[in-house]
Amino acid sequence: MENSAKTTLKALKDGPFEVAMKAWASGSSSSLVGQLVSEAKNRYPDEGNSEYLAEIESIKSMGFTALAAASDTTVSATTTFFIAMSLYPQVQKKAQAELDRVLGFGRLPGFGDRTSLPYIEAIYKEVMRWYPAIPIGLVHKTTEDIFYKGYYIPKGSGISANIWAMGHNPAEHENPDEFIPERHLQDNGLGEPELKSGFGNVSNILAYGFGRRVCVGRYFADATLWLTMACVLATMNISRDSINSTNESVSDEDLKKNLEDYYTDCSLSHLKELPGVKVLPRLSKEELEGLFDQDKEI
Ligand code: HEM
Repeated sequence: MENSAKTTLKALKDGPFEVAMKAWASGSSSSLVGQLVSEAKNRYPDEGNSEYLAEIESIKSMGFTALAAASDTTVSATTTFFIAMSLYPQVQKKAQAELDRVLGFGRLPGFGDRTSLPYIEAIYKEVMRWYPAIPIGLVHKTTEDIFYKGYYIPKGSGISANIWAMGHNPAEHENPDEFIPERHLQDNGLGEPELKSGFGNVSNILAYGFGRRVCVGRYFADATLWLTMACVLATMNISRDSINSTNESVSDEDLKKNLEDYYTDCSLSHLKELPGVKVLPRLSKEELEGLFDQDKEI
């Protein structure tokens, strides 16, 4: 068991490292891993040197950690977004109306538009609250005895923060199981929606954890997820047929009620399938090609 875990870990570290080094050597892509290895080579002309080998191991571990921490979490949040849009068509319509009003026709949303799109921001925040990718966070170990609110927590205890419960506390979130982006908005006094907690304020998104070991990739994830959601909503219509992957009929209401059954039951919560979800272009082929050809920085 221990050996097979070691072999798997080694494969997970070596495989992506080799792909990155190959791409770097061929000049086909930039790579932080490739750059760090080449700097290490310059510092240690003898590649048998133990310090050089230790540095290469650290670079591999850094690459592996970033890949492992970034990929499943981002995929989890993205698929949650798709299921939410398929189950709440009125939310999708409202988001698309905001995008159309702000962008006009023929332009994809970019980061420069973010503060003009409060409803899109509210959808992103709601995805992170509704189904956090790591519902009970990562386990931390106490390094000393602690007394907290009458509880004695001995040194060496494992502690998890229940992110799910915090985001589903009915005292703070009315109808917590419902996907309601409006809960993140308030009236700005002029009859327009404004965000309660500001734009791009990742620190108050509980799904990224908190404290000293808060997710280090949160700014990267925040940008990736926001842009994905904004661009998908600008260009696609997400809907669902009431048929799941085994051809059973599952109504929207049943799916909402039993959504948990469609997620994996482990520390990282993943949708096992997107039951009946359909994604179709909002625009014609010509209109879409025009958008992707546009020569603009995002
Ligand atoms: C939906 C996206 C993401 C979510 C929900 C998420 C969530 C989390 C959470 C809950 C933790 C544990 C915090 C704790 O221990 O209290 C964590 C740690 C971490 N995340 Fe993320 N993450 C996401 C994306 C990313 C990305 C894109 C990267 C890298 C590019 C990344 C890198 C890391 C790393 C390296 C740690 C460990 C930090 C440490 O232990 O000091 N994450 N993340």
